[in-house]
Amino acid sequence: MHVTISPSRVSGTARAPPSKSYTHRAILASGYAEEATVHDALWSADTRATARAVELFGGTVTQTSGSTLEVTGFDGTPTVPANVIDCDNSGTTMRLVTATAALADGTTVLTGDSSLRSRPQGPLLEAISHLGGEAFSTRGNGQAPLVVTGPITGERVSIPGDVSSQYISALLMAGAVTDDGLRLDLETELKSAPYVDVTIEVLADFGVEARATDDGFVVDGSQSYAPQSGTYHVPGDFSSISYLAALGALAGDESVTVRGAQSSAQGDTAILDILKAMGAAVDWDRSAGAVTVSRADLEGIEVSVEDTPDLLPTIAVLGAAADGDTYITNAEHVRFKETDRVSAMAEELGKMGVETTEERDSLTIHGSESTLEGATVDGRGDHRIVMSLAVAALLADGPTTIRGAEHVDVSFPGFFDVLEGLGVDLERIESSH
Ligand SMILES: O=C(O)C1=C[C@@H](OP(=O)(O)O)[C@@H](O)[C@H](O)C1
Ligand SMILES: C=C(OP(=O)(O)O)C(=O)O
Repeated sequence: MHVTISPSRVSGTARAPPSKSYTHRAILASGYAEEATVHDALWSADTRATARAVELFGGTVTQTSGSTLEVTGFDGTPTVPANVIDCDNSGTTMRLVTATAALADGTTVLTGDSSLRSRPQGPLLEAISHLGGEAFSTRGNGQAPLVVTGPITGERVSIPGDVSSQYISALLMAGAVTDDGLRLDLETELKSAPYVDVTIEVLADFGVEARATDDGFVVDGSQSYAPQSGTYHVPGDFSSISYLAALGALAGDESVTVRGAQSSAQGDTAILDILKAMGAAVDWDRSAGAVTVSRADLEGIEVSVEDTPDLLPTIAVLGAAADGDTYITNAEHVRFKETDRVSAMAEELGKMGVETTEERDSLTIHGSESTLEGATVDGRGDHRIVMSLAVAALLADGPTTIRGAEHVDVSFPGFFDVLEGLGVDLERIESSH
């Protein structure tokens, strides 16, 4: 599907979708448990991939209403899957589930779409091999397809922290049901650190303790997963909120209010401070879980995305509309996502008349030297590129067509309906590719 968006003003209230990161963990933690009910779950392309994996390990995941999932788990002991696990486009699924596979007494094969088969898995495979399992990439390049044979037995392993925090989340989740637990020593500084906090928070809600140490993280073994009173509630997704908040700051007629903005460990709540630093008026009523953002003239700032890689596309669009330069630093790990998002944003915004300077670990957006022109842009098969370009399109001087817009299904299935509800003038064009 392509979507053509005409410049529009927006106002009103929208509901944020549930957090993708929390939903993945809640589904898998329920899989590690005997059973659990997950409320307010995100049912999207990526979280369905985690649900399929839980089923292949011997559990069941049943959607009993739009956002309620009843899960029967494999109770700490995954069976050897009867089929290849297709993680589709989801890095979180592949990393979390690779570590689950390392607990099974046999061999699991994991694959994904062409984007996922180009993303780095080597450090996790090496960790599993070091812990007494066998794990390799069929092409020997650290990328899926992956073949993992368990069970792991070791207790201590070192791992880099600057490629993906998901390796650490994965090993902590699996480590809790090993006999002796796992101690993870970081070989480098940790990027995307708040996502490990999200993992530790979900584990705690399932009665499992994991903690930071001076050198990394540790989880004791022989623990059991069970959420309090058998249920778990997923908070709203702040990465998704970032697009709606940006809409309010850039194209708000009066203001945009986003509901479902509960407090949680998500690092991407930083979008609110970033908007404020750029000059927007932002009000976050935490008890109501509502964020209100009003339109303002924005100023460029310097911002590190070390902890918040998924915000880079949103910040790049804010920078395109701001006065002065927006300097996005510590961005190297943003190149290892569904696409190389540093290059993708530079190139796609470039088609709309935005001037940028790209370096290995930074992206500078020259807002003052940029105009936003209507253009045909490519969503790059990447949900965040599509959603951020949709925000940019509202400010352009004519219609913008985003190709491959259906990829929003990965994290925000109703994205274009929500935009229409806020007043965006858009047209969906079905296409075969
Ligand atoms: O654990 C998670 O839920 C995620 C961790 C981050 O990835 P990295 O840790 O690979 O940077 C983030 O980019 C991704 O969207 C979700
Ligand atoms: C990178 C992302 O997810 P994943 O790593 O799960 O593919 C994302 O949602 O931006």
